[in-house]
Amino acid sequence: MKNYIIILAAGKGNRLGAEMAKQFLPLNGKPILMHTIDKFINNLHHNFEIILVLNKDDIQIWKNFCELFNYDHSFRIVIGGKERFHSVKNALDTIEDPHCYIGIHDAVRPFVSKKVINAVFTEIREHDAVVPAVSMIPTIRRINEKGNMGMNRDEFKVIQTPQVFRSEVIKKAYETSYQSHFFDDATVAEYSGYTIKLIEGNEENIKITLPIDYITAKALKTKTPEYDIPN
Ligand SMILES: Nc1ccn([C@@H]2O[C@H](COP(=O)(O)OP(=O)(O)OP(=O)(O)O)[C@@H](O)[C@H]2O)c(=O)n1
Ligand SMILES: C[C@](O)(CO)[C@H](O)COP(=O)(O)O
Repeated sequence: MKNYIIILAAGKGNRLGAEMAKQFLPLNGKPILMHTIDKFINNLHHNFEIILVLNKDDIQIWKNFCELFNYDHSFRIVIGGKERFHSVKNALDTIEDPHCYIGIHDAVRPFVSKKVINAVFTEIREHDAVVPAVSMIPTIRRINEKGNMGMNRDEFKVIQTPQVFRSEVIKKAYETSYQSHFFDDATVAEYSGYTIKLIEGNEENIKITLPIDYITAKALKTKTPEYDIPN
């Protein structure tokens, strides 16, 4: 079956607060978004298609970067929506293939490993929804109106992307309307009654969200295991 990979790059990056959306910031000489797309191009070898979701105001910026870096891959480009949910929905609406696997990945997670990419697209053959996750490292407390309470971190997992679904599952799940507790695609699928299979993610697969994450990303760039990123 064919694999689709939706790369979500229509956010504004408000929490990082840079002059341009964070997916276009440089990392080892080229935009973060290109590193992320290249992870899939270099690690999925047949029968896949990348769908790139961009903010309508960023399309020209992306075209300019492609020209600057002679980046001549062609993708289906979809215009993003107000929330991440709407961006995913817009991309799903363009997939007509009734039986395929659909991976959804944040553009700002350029350090996803080859092992995780292969694992999610292998495991989906046996499940409705497959999501990478890593252990919760910090010590956590739950707060409420009465005070706070220590929690057992072993009962929690930190969720990553790519999140991969059977097409019937994710298309059906996204027929619902947006709700603020839809934190990711797994919560949307779960809301429709589907069970989520967790697999081990890779620790470096951080989401670049805050300025400190960008600093971490610049440090991590030399440690990506699969290949040396060309300058
Ligand atoms: N309407 C949106 C919002 C987010 N995203 C994408 O979803 C991923 C994860 O979202 P997040 O880190 O929250 O990105 P931003 O929305 O850009 O960040 P912020 O919330 O700080 O503005 C990012 O790759 C982002 O580009 C998207 O495609 N469409
Ligand atoms: C989908 C996600 O990356 C899973 O970790 C995350 O939930 C999306 O980003 P946000 O920071 O919650 O907006």
